[in-house]
Amino acid sequence: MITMKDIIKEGHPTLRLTAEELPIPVSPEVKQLGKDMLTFLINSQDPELAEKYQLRAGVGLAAPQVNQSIRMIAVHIPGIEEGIDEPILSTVMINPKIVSHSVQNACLAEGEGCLSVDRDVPGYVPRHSRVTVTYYDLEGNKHKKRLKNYPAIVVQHEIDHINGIMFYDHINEESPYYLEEGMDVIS
Ligand SMILES: O=CN(O)C[C@@H](CC1CCCC1)C(=O)N1NCCC[C@H]1C(=O)Nc1ccccn1
Ligand code: NI
Repeated sequence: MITMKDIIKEGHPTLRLTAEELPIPVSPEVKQLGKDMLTFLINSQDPELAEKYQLRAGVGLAAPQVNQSIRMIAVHIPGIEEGIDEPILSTVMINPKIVSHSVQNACLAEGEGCLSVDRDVPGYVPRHSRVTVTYYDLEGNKHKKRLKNYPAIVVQHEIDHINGIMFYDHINEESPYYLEEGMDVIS
C-alpha cells in the first residue's frame, strides 16, 4: 500500500518532468498502481486508517508524486455534506487532457497545498473555473467529463503534476492575493 514515505517531496527532479503518455490499454503494473493511488486517497480520508498509517488526507494524487513519471492521476473528492458516502468524484484518469475550458478563472479561497510540499505557500492559485477533460479509465474506456468548482480545481492541480508544474508556480509573486477581474473565489 502507498504511504507517506512513497510520496516524493519538492526538490525531487521527477516533480519537474513532463510525464510520458501511457499506451492504452495499460499494463497490469500500471493498473495496480492506479488502484493503489486511489486506495491511498480513500485510506487517507478515513480517520482511523489515516491515524494508523500516519497519512495526510488527500483528495488527489498524481503518479509523479510516487516517482512514476507517467500520465496517470487519481482523485477522490468526498461528498460535501457530513456522512454522505457518495464521493463527488472518485476515479483514476489515464492520459487526462483538458480539451476546453472557461475564460473565467477560479481559485480556492484558502489557497492550495500539496502532499509533496511540506510548507505553507500562501496565495491564490488561479485556475480555469470550468474544464472539459478527456481521459481513459483503468479498463481502457475513454471518458469526457465537464467539471466546475472544486472538482475542476483538484483535477487541474493533478494534471499540473504530470506536466511538472507545482501549485505555487501560479501564485502572483508581487501580490499573492491579487484577484484578477471576474475571478471566482471558491470556499
Ligand atoms: O497532488 C495532489 N496533492 O498534492 C494532494 C492535494 C490536492 C489538492 C490541493 C488543492 C487542490 C487539490 C491535497 O489533497 N491536499 N493538499 C495538501 C494538504 C491538504 C490536502 C487536502 O486538500 N486534503 C483534503 C481536502 C478535502 C478533503 C479531504 N482532504
Ligand atoms: Ni499536489
